[in-house]
Amino acid sequence: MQALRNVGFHGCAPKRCGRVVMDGLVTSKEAEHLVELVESALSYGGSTGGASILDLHSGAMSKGNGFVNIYSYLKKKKLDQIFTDDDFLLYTQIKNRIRQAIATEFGILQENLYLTKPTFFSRMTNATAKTIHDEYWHVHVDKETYGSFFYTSLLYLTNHNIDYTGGRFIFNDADANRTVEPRTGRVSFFTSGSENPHFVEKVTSGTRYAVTVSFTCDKDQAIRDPTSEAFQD
Ligand SMILES: O=C(O)CCC(=O)C(=O)O
Ligand SMILES: [Fe+2]
Repeated sequence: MQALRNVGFHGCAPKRCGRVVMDGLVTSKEAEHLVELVESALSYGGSTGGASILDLHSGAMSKGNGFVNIYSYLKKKKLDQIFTDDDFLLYTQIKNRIRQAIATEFGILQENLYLTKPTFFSRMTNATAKTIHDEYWHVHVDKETYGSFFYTSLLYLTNHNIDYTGGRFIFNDADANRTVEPRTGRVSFFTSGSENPHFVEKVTSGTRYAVTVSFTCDKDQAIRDPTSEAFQD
């Protein structure tokens, strides 16, 4: 593991390698609430192809073959904003639980872990890809793809083999592929460097919902928790 890349970020380098899968951090009810939130947003957009995202922080939401800002989109259409303070609060509470779990598992201080961008909801289906953004099945390293990530966490909102088929998460190790089976409320987290290349298997039927919640040790890359201020001027 390349823990050394975290040198300079005191108290944030992992004390040990690890990939952790946890059940019980997030309840099914909370996961359902988040599915409703993302579904209500994507009812105003959604990708034409198989992968849609919603980023509560930047407002970025897939629409057609591109992206819009959901906050300004709703405002322009003179529609009510759809997220409540409770939605934002739930998101932040869950983020804090995951951050605590990462800190404990990797032997670091949670004060040194900051939410970073992008952090987003995803919806994946077997619709034919229309743009590169729909192609979620490519092997990648999050730190290379997203820059600021030190720790990646994934919260699954629906169940593999119940709500959809395919769509498992796969670590692409040199000697073998290692699989995480998405289940409602399950959280998986790992360091974001080249020790953890991964991809999502193609969804073959149904709809897969997940949230990518990313953390950095670099205070300069920290983002604030999303609030309803996002849709005020
Ligand atoms: O949804 C998943 O299981 C993985 C998503 C992913 O690899 C990412 O957002 O970088
Ligand atoms: Fe990833």
